Amino acid sequence: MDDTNLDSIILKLHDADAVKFGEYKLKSGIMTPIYIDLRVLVSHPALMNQVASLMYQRVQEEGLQFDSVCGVPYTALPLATIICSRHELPMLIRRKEAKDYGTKRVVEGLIREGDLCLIIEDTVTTGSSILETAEVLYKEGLKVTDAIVLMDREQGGLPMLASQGIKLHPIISMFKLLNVLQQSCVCVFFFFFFFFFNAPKSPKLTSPPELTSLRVKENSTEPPVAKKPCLVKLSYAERAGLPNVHPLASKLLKIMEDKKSNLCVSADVTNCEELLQLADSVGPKICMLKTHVDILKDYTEGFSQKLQVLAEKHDFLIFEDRKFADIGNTVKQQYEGGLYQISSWADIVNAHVVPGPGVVKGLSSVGKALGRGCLLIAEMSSQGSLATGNYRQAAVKMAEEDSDFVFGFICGSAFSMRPEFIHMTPGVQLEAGGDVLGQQYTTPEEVIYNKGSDVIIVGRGVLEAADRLKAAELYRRSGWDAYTKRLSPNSN
Ligand SMILES: O=c1ccn([C@@H]2O[C@H](COP(=O)(O)O)[C@@H](O)[C@H]2O)c(=O)[nH]1
Repeated sequence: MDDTNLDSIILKLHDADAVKFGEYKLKSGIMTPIYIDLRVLVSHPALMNQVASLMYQRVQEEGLQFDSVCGVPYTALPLATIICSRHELPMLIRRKEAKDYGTKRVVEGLIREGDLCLIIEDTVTTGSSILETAEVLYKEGLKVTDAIVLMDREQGGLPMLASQGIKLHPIISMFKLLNVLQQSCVCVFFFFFFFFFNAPKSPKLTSPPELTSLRVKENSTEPPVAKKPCLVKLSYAERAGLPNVHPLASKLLKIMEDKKSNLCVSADVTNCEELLQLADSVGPKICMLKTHVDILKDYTEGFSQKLQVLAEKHDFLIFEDRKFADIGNTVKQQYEGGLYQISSWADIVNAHVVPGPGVVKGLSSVGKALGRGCLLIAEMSSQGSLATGNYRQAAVKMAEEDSDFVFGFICGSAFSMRPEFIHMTPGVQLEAGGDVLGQQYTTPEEVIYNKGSDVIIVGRGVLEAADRLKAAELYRRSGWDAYTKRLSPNSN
């Protein structure tokens, strides 16, 4: 299926008000912040035709064989009608209430015992409506093995129907819908994901979700960038407890909350003793220490062991900023072998996405079993960086595909809608500016509060200060204040 076509239909559904945000009760009793109302399609015939085409396209792609088609009443009835009329397929109509006069039939149309009927549905939550229709058809002697649905809310419908012998073929998942809307809209809060994916079966939504859906005008030349309101509204502690969070991300988020620090110091010094002294001194102020092990002129295995002891003592994670960027087989060897044996001591490494998913697979084949994690470089702080636009999207896709190993991004601002991913930003100093080699600096307030990132990575801001410990404390406080401001109910 053509993704652009699907994306454009999702946006049209949104414009037609078929995607509603608020507090709604579903047929199942589940409260939801997102309601899909495809009844509105009858007022948008062109869109209705497009949706019907999309559904039929899916029927063909799946090579489904059937003798008749039945739409689940009522919303899917016109869709089934369009499909059947266009492709001259026999249709059945299921009555919701049996007539108490005349034929008293509950299913209209030609029924032949043993015929296979394809079900068409507009939206699936638990799958109970499809099952009800299937049961009526079974009683008429028909068979049902497949159902095509436009929107799958991903709340258990697919496995439930599969357990009853019905294969569901969803066209748009809730995740896809929100992803497309997020890319097109100014903001769909991470918050939503928290409610939607982490409390899907909760019968009661305790607090209404916030949403700022300020759609960028169709012809606007402005990129759909998150404005100030689009910030992570969940605390680090809440995110640490999310069900899908990577264990290392959870550990980091807990450290951040406990130490009130979203500061990672970049220990870009060239001898081991200085690095260890730095780690011991700023250790209480940081959540993470970043290294470039290949700039150390006197590296020994003993050094990495001592660094691990300090990480334990001060409760911080070690991030080796190795920026792997080769084929899977090579990065695997670079990660576990060579002089540095990075996988044996670094909790976290990072990788460029330019080689494609193989780079993550190679690293993961070593690091996953060791409980390590990886960050993907979605953007860079250097002037003229080519990591822009679709590049960032490619990083998101790769991260989502290997989220048992990848748990975040190196980036300039938050963009992933999944609160379990952590965004980390280098190029941070107390004053915006840059260096002569193209580094660009942004302030902690800008990075954490305005851009929604989670961790500030600071090198020379600390290293070149007369008092490194004092500087680290300044950055810690600045980053933490920006975070608490972002969480405050008055912040927009
Ligand atoms: O886009 C990126 C990716 C990584 N870095 C690294 O962060 C530190 C920044 O050091 P400063 O002294 O604060 O400029 C450094 O180790 C880089 O390799 C980055 O700057 N930008």
